[in-house]
Amino acid sequence: MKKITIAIDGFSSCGKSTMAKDLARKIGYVYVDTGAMYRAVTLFALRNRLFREDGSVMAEALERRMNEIRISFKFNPEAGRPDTYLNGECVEREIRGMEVSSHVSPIAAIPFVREALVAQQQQMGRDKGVVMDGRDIGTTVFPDAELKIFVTASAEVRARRRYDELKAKGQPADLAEILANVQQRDYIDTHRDVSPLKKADDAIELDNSHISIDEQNAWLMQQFESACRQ
Ligand SMILES: Nc1ncnc2c1ncn2[C@@H]1O[C@H](COP(=O)(O)OP(=O)(O)OP(=O)(O)O)[C@@H](O)[C@H]1O
Ligand SMILES: Nc1ccn([C@@H]2O[C@H](COP(=O)(O)O)[C@@H](O)[C@H]2O)c(=O)n1
Repeated sequence: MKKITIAIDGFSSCGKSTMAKDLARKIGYVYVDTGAMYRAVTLFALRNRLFREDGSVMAEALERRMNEIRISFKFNPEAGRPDTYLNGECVEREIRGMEVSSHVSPIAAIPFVREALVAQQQQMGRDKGVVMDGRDIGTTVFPDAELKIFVTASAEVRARRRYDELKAKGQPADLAEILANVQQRDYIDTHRDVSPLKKADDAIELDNSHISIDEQNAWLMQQFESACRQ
């Protein structure tokens, strides 16, 4: 069967990767978590002290060092998803923590960062057969994707899900802090100049505030089957 490109965009913590990963596994496509790439650049900047006290980025210094950043993915069979590597080191756990989450959106708003990561993402999806999730996949990375999904849910629902996930993993979590982070990232992501988060005109919208993971996975599979018939 002819392979297609599937773009899944939406707000932070709304379930994009949960549904993207499940579909990719079932249909044998490659899954790419583009948020992990912005998170890896953020971790590099944190480790190299490229943030000022006020949280702004030392953009010129980061630009000079972009060629020191190599991001790769390796499938982790236990987790059932690819782990993210920064310069050969698995950073999967570190990039999901609150420190990276609270610094990532200013990094993702920098034009040269987006240019570099978008080029890598386009390369990863050049042969199609890819399910890619992020904020600008259907608008900028693959504007010609055959299937585009835009996922939404209320900020309160998304924060609660992330809180439950961290608690289940035995990690420290503060619901108010998570909600504030989700709202702050939504604001920066939708208001930046370059590739702001927005629904592509031809994307299908899913509000999953009140549907289960199984229901959304089944819904996505139907959308995939329908896109393949066209
Ligand atoms: N329909 C749903 N009902 C309940 N929980 C859900 C649903 N979809 C996803 N979740 C849970 O919500 C949390 C966030 O999901 P996920 O990590 O897939 O979001 P995301 O959009 O990829 O987040 P990010 O923007 O950080 O990459 C996870 O704990 C996941 O299990
Ligand atoms: N295509 C993308 C993907 C992500 N971002 C930015 O990275 C942050 C982290 O992404 P998660 O999917 O892991 O939540 C996100 O808040 C965006 O700032 C992006 O700009 N474009």
